[in-house]
Amino acid sequence: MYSPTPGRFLLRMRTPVSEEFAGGYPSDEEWHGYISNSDRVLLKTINFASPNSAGAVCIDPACTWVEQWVHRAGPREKIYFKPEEVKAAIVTCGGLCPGLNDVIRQVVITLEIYGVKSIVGIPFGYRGFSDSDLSEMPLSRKVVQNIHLSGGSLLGVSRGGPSVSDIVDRMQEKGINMLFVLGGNGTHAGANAIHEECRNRKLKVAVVGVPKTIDNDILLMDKTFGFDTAVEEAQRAINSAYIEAHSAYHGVGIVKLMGRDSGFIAMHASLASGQIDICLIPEVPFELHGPHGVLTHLKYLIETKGSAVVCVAEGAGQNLLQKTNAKDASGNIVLGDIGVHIQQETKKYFREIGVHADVKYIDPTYMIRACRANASDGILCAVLGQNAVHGAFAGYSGITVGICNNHYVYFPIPEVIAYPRPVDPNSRMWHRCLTSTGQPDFI
Ligand SMILES: Nc1ncnc2c1ncn2[C@@H]1O[C@H](COP(=O)(O)OP(=O)(O)OP(=O)(O)O)[C@@H](O)[C@H]1O
Ligand SMILES: O=P(O)(O)OC[C@H]1O[C@](O)(CO)[C@@H](O)[C@@H]1O
Ligand SMILES: [Mg+2]
Repeated sequence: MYSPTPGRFLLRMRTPVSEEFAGGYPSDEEWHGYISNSDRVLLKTINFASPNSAGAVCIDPACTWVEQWVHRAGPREKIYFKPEEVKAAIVTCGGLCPGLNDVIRQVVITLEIYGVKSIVGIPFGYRGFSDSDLSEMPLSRKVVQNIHLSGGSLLGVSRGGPSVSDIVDRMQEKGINMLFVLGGNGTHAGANAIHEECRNRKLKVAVVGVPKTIDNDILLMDKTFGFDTAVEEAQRAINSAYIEAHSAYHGVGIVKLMGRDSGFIAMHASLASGQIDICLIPEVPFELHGPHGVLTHLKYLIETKGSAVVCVAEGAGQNLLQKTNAKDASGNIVLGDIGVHIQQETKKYFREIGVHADVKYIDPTYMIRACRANASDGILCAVLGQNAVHGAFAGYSGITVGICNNHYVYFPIPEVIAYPRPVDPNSRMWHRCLTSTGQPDFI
């Protein structure tokens, strides 16, 4: 629809003062290092022999192999925006996540290398588009240079906010033609709706997402940024629970970790720690009471090894709690507190059977996400932030960046948010977790 111009993202640079290469390297070099629009990354890499193989996802009983590809991310030789005509905006929505500042920083730095002069941050999520007392924040390399050294978001975050049509109205008023949206499932649903609305209004706007969630619940990706850091932070809580339980007579440690719909944090934190005896996640139903229940197994553990540690994801066992019907500003269901419930039921159970138990409960809540990204997330954020900008200049909109089979790719947003990505109870990783904890089925 729009005619492309040669890319201005210089893969090799000289200091501008060097007269010889004042305009960068000569463009007729054979090596250029750009990504071809035809480069593809394989979505699924395992050819499953049958649906019975662990973690198999098959389209038919014969598990016929179908190649599925996604576009490779990175800088293109031809770009679809003139940098001097770009006004880029960045917005961070939903809950906090380690690495938000790292991504903001890389988006700004990369935009500047393309030659974009007008870069702003929208304060406090989508809300920043509508609240008249919130003004956009000018961003530059100088402003963002050190922001990755602390957690949180330089721009602030929020849930809820204005309608999509109001957001696009404000974007038109402000002349924003590139929007970088950092958020989870909800934020991406919003980003895709903004993209559609811009298309309906025939606006030349690129809307590009960067999936942000410690829960790791975005489909098709190896992992989302912040997840590794959250798992690492969770180790402190688990280790404390272990030490408390291990040092007490008949000690029981219980740790609740975030994970609204998916148990990835609980599963990985349990596996990483090697200190968990029982891991409970939303995807795997369990009973507390009865001969196969969690409490019977806790009694067995107390009798056989003297102490036990339980790790439970916040979304687990919601069927055991009373529903409240309450919702947050974004429409997410407010969950019942499964951690407190297990703590109370454990105390009651051991009291009733006349066995001493010293129950200690730890809920690190926001401590696992209100922290600075670790080194591995720092790198992931850097690559995703840079690729988001390359994607916008390549002329994509309604896409999000991600890592797939260790390669960086662009996904169409609807494909990755169709539903929250769950832990597959038939996957090798869940089986590995069960091998590590040694827990039985609780149903
Ligand atoms: N279906 C939707 N359409 C348009 N906007 C949405 C939709 N769902 C959520 N949003 C908006 O996206 C923003 C963030 O949503 P939400 O609070 O669910 O966080 P999230 O992006 O899912 O991140 P987290 O992983 O922290 O929950 C909110 O401002 C909300 O109004
Ligand atoms: O209290 P807040 O900010 O709504 O965030 C809590 C939610 O954020 C998440 O970590 C997702 O980012 C969920 O696991 C959790 O339910
Ligand atoms: Mg969400």
